[in-house]
Amino acid sequence: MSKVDNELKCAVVLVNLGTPEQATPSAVASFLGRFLSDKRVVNLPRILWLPLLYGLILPLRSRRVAKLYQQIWLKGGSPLKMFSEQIRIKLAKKLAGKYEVYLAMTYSEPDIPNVVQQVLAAGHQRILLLPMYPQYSVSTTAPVFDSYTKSLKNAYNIPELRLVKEYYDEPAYIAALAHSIKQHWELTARGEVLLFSFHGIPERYARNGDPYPQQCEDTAAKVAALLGLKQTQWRLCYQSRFGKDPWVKPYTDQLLTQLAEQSVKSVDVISPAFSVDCLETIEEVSCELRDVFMEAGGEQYHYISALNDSPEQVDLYCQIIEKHTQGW
Ligand SMILES: C=CC1=C(C)c2cc3[nH]c(cc4nc(cc5[nH]c(cc1n2)c(C)c5CCC(=O)O)C(CCC(=O)O)=C4C)c(C)c3C=C
Ligand SMILES: [Fe+2]
Ligand SMILES: [Fe+2]
Repeated sequence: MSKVDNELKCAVVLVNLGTPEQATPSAVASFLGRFLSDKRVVNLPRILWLPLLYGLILPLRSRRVAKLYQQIWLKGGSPLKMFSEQIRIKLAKKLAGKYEVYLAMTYSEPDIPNVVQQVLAAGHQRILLLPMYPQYSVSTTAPVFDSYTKSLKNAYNIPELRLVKEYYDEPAYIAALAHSIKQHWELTARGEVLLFSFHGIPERYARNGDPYPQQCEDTAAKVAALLGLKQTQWRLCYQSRFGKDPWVKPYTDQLLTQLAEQSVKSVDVISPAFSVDCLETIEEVSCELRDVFMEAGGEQYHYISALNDSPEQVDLYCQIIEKHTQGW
């Protein structure tokens, strides 16, 4: 390798989904409009979907969902953005002098095209794109790649790219989840069943080749094995259904009801698809789904938080970065 090659500057770009700028109906509508109009996320014919989205879904849903965001909003903004930024800051500190660390969002600011422009302006010629999704899905990781390539459409000299497609089976990720569960069990009474509740996707996406459900199964089985759990002590399920199509099953709400009806009184719930806590975990998993379990006869429901900016998560990302930048 020549001296010049050795001196190529490398940027790490963390990418998360995006989130509203404010907990208001108009800010929520603007975020949901960007997100749900992406064909990778909702792949219905545009001529049918866009009038429905802009004419009916956004006006109704934004008002309702803004109220939910208001309940989880932090002083500095949306939890998803705050936790993601904390991870960026901690990584930047750890990797100072070696890599510069940026944070981009697929469907809100700072968006991928803006961050890529910043990265180029800073003279980086190597980019490690690190979507903060442990499991690959056509609806999350693929749009990161789309937006990245689109943002360089007019560039004459494109930087070298590496993409972390997934890290669902990375030993440090499995160990971090197991550690977080064990830590929870040291602090509170252990539930009879541990639920791995992943964000769902439409069944059709899985049939068309999205490997997401297999990767979720692999993550959950590996964590359960590391914890030494028997088959009866853990279950996998999917939450956050959207729309009328069937989504991958079992659905978390239905499974919680079934468990309660089978006289399971206590559960611990973890959501390993979310690298950081957000609306879907703080409101849906830890509140809405708790109500489902309690109303069906459950007595103790504990949500185990996402890895967020814990030392285990920061170490995990450091290891992923080291692994994927070898030879750079
Ligand atoms: C067709 C719709 C959706 C698919 C497919 C989907 C996949 C998917 N999403 C995440 C992660 C997150 N989703 C979040 C919110 C959210 N997701 C959808 C719809 C789909 N998601 C909607 C409509 C919303 C907004 C809330 C609502 O209106 O109900 C979030 C949280 C964002 C935040 O601001 O906190 C995350 C994170 C994954 C991992 C995934 C597929 C694997
Ligand atoms: Fe989602
Ligand atoms: Fe618990």
